This record gives sequence, C-alpha cells and structure tokens, in this order.
Amino acid sequence: MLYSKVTPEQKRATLRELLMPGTARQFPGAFNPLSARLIGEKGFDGVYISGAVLANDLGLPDIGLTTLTEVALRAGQIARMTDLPSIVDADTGFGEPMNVARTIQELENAGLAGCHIEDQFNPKRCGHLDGKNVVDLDTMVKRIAAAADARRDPNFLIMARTDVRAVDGLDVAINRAKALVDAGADSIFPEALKDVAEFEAVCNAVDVPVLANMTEFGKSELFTRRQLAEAGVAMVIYPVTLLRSAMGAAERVLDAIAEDGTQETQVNRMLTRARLYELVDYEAYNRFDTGIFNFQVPDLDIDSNNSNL
Ligand SMILES: C[C@](O)(C(=O)O)[C@H](CC(=O)O)C(=O)O
Ligand SMILES: [Mg+2]
Repeated sequence: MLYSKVTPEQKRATLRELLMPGTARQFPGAFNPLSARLIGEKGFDGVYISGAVLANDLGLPDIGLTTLTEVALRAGQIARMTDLPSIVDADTGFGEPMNVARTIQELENAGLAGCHIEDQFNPKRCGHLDGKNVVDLDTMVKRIAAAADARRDPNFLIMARTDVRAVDGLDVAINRAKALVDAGADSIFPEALKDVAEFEAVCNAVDVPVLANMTEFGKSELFTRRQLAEAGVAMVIYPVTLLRSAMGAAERVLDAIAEDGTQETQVNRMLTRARLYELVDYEAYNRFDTGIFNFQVPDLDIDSNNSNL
C-alpha cells in the first residue's frame, strides 16, 4: 500500500551490489509510477527513468527542454512506487558544474539511486540521432567531478555518459571513459556503440560497471542480455520500450473506436479491471479502511457534561 518501504539508502546499497561486470542487469524504462510497479512485479533488477520519455510524455521532443524541477519531481514519483533502485537520465546535468552539483542533491532528495550525466552540448539530441555535439573533455571532467563531490550518500551512483563515439570514434570514446572514471564516475554509459565488440572493448578498458542502451530504432542492434553479459556489460536499459508499446496500443484502440464505433474488439488485449486493481494494491486499502473504521462507537454520556455541545 502507498509507497515503497525500502529507503533510498537501501536501494542505493542494493544497486552497488547488483552492478557487477558481466551480469547485464536489466532496467526497463518506466513511463509512469504504475509501470515501475509492473517492472518490479515481473522480477527485473531496477527501473530506468528516461529523459526522452519524460519529455515525450509532456508532448515535447527530447532536446533539453525539461527542467531539473520537472525531472526530479517525476523521477521521484516513479522511484517511490517501487522497491527497486531507480536510475534517472539527468541529461547534461542542467547547466554548469555548480548546477550539476545541485542536480545531484535534488535527485538524492527525490529518492533516486543514481543518474547519468552526458557530455553533449545544449540543446542536446537523442544519442542515436546524427548531428550531436559534445563538449571538450575538460568541460565534461568538471561536470563529473562536481557531481561526485556534491553527493551526500556515497552509494548514489554517478554514471558518466559519453556520446563521443558517434562523433570521434571508439578510441576517443574509450580514452574519455577512462578520464571520466578518474574524475569520479562510478559507471560508464557509452552511447550509440556499433556492435558487441565495441561494448567488449569499453568493458575491458574500464574497471567500473558499463551500461548498454538497447533503445529501438537507434544505431545499436538490439543485442540479447546473454550477448551483452558475455561482452562484460553490467547493466542494460530499455529506455523508451514501454512508452512505445503503450502508445502503440493506444493508437490501435483509438483506430478501432473510430472505425468500428466501439472498442469491443480490443478489450481482450487490455489490462482487466481486476489486474489494474491488483497493481494498485486496492485490496490493501480496503483492509486498512476496515481496520480503522469498523469500530464500535462507545456510548457517550453527552447529556450530563456536554450540554452545550
Ligand atoms: C537513453 C536516452 O537518453 C533516453 O532519454 O532515454 C535516449 C533514448 C532514445 O532516444 O531512444 C538516447 O539518447 O539514447
Ligand atoms: Mg536521454
């Protein structure tokens, strides 16, 4: 009932234990708090909170329009609904190194287990699109150093994402990844790698957990968990998969209603009322109400002492 009873500190400690090279822990992207519950129920290791999804959910493109306040609020709403550790996409950190420091503290306050900060310029782009720009290494090192310095819980995971592979190639990406680990990054997110061999090369070059982004319609093929584990990857995200699936389903139902004048043909593909209630733990609220409100009202002698009530 209500929110997770697992504290953010416990979730962060769990995340640290989970993220071992070669385990390819799976973190599907939640598009709302309820979907985070579903992810937990299905036995996944953690929840990813995508910047693209947060922006798209507001009807906006993923080009750095969302603010720290919006991201921290929504990510916090999602994180508190699951017992799993949640990692959020903090884009470029929302400003200069001082802003990055504040971003980390706000995300800690919101109950996140970690976040990633990337080396793109603002306005940023989806990492799998052409025309991205990255800041120089020195600027990115400062972002990561500021992030690492600002955290108050040593287990809050600071992940450095580099988009440089698509701009300057794999060798530059690997050198950058190493420098970012030296600057304090606990983990590396090499964006838009070409194949499994490239993941393997990054995993071999750094001794921190490496993330693989299995986003659809992007530059990387959709490798299996086993393939990525064999390459040494610690964590796999499916950032926009649930939003794409849910919106795909919504579009099909809308078409059916418009064409047939009824949703009848689609009902068997919907989450049933019972299943929806199960996910929001309806029964627990009933039990709570019963325990609190089904009591006998004692006889009160209002006449003698409280005559003016
Ligand atoms: C991981 C990502 O940063 C996100 O915001 O989810 C995106 C995903 C996408 O646009 O498919 C990305 O830049 O890869
Ligand atoms: Mg993003």
